[in-house]
Amino acid sequence: MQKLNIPYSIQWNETHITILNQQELPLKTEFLDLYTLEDVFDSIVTLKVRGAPAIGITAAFGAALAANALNEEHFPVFIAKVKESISYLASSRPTAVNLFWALNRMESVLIESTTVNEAKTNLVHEALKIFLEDEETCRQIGEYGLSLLKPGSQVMTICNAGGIATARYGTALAPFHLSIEKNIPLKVYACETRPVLQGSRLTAWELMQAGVDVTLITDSMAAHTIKTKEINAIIVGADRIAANGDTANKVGTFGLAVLAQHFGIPFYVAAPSSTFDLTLATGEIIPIEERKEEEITHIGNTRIAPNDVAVFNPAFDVTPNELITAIITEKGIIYPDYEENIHQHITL
Ligand SMILES: CSC[C@H]1O[C@H](OP(=O)(O)O)[C@H](O)[C@@H]1O
Repeated sequence: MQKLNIPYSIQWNETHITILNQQELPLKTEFLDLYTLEDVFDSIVTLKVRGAPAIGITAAFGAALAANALNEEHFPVFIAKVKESISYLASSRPTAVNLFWALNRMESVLIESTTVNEAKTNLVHEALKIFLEDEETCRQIGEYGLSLLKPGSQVMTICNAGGIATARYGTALAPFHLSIEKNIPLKVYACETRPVLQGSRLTAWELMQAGVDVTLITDSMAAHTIKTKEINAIIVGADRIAANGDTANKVGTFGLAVLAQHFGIPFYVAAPSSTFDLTLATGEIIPIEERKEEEITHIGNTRIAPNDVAVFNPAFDVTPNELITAIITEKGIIYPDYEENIHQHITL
């Protein structure tokens, strides 16, 4: 496979944001320049940029871009207009709490500023801080995740919680990127992740680029693969983790957690502290995004289902905390009792 030295999947360029267009991978490596608030909103809604941390980072840069574009000298009016832009970006996708966490940081910086020019500068600096913090956060998640995986382990994952879903390294995939740096043998089995195929299009591509031993399977092969290939563990990302550890992640994750319990193997969630939503006592009330039916009825432009068939297309599901062996963050590893240990861990 041709190895491309991909820089970051998101880059700030003062007048625009450059993103790796994840909808075109793996067949085309295309970078897009986002100049307007609408460009940024569209890139998130259409999954050109996706993955909880990456969504937050891109939205933060989008807020800074929108503020820079305003020719408004009256500060109270400027604040009101930037807040409108932030609300607009917040409406792009409902499940990943990182989007709202990042935008809340931007709004805090906005209202703490005293002039238009100071606010514009501070917003760019805050967005860059969010980006740079995420890179170090993901590396730490990789270190803690790696500590749980014996050399030679065979690990299953779903969707893409990789470097392109974050500033760098990823969350669930961070241990595998670090395993290459540290020359630790690990093998990944990646579920293709219907309907948008983040596993086949993105995780297989990203891990092959990094030199990680990866095998692609369909989602329906997970149980048979765990049994016949003697999978040692499952590790997944997250989009929102409730105060009791219930975790929203790509649809199909819940099923893998049930399989992990059935086969008696550990099921790990890897996520930064910014993915926890302590305002939610349980995962029952995590908003689950439902996406357009064409994602299921078509592959590309080819229809694969009858016209007018009824479709249910939830993009996420919620794994109950009792199925989760441990949650890996940049601060360490959280074990049950999650209600008690999450609050202590996150507010460290
Ligand atoms: C590192 S978080 C990645 C997380 O986001 C993905 O969802 P989507 O591709 O729809 O943005 C999936 O749930 C991953 O686990």
